[in-house]
Amino acid sequence: MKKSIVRIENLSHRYTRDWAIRDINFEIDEVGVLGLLGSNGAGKSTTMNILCGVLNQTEGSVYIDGIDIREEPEEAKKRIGFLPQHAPLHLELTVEEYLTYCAEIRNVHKNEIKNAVQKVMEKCGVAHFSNRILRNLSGGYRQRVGIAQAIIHKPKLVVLDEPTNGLDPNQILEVRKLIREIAEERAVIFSTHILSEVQAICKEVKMIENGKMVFADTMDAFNNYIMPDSMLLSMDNPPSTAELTSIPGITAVEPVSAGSYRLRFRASSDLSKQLIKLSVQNGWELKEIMLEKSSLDEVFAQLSNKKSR
Ligand SMILES: Nc1ncnc2c1ncn2[C@@H]1O[C@H](COP(=O)(O)OP(=O)(O)OP(=O)(O)O)[C@@H](O)[C@H]1O
Repeated sequence: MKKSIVRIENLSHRYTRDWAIRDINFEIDEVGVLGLLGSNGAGKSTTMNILCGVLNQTEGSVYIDGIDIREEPEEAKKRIGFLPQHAPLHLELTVEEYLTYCAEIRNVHKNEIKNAVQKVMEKCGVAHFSNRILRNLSGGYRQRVGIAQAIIHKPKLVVLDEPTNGLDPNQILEVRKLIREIAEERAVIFSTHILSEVQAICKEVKMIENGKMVFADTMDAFNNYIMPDSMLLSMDNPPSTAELTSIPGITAVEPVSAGSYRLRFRASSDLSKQLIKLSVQNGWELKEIMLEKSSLDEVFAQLSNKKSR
């Protein structure tokens, strides 16, 4: 049976009157990347800050490696590395100085600090910048240093709050690769409001909307959820609506304009090939087939109206 490094039970928090998160429950496996997806203001940072012991929850419990973070915060925090949304970098220090400082405050043994800093700089691809002042690093490299400080004490759990925010496309790819590597030997949870981000990195996804968990399953299940279930079909010599409706797999046919229809179909059916064949056989003179995917906004909206699984 898989072991969990994090268990969150009935977690709720309110800053003022309204609930920022409400009744969140989940567990995280010991190894691998979990994506926490949600639009702006959904409650991702609130959840992560509580998970890392930075914020005290209003209700509910968080266990890290079986330890209640509220009852034994020091013990629990030893097992966590955290990169908050705004990385806590000391911009006047060099990369090496900063990571040495982080190793000290994370209680890395005095004799091991030099080695730990060197290793983490290599792992995060910043060793060649060891003497560079943080202020003079690009956003992508600063973020690597932010990730380095989160893993310097070899935590079992690494929490990254929107780690690719504000990076350019190349930097994003590099940081994603780094996250995948880090997750080979520990649990990583990272938040984002960008769907492609979780699709690129994660096997598991949890989605929060309006402070509630609206989806918790594998990435494959999520992808199935957003699979196209409609297509636009344009023909010069179209058949009747009744003929289209009678094709197995098609659930509805809506005329869009002359010769164009929107076909709704069951997600499992492979309809395109079949329609091309039928068009040739029956002389429909097919001009265009276009699959329509739900936009992420639609998925958010659909899931927001669903209850947590
Ligand atoms: N310090 C605070 N005081 C009052 N309300 C807050 C505070 N921090 C967050 N909130 C509110 O709590 C809700 C959840 O915010 P949170 O920052 O957790 O969302 P998020 O998913 O991380 O969004 P983003 O991606 O924009 O950071 C929002 O309605 C937000 O306005």
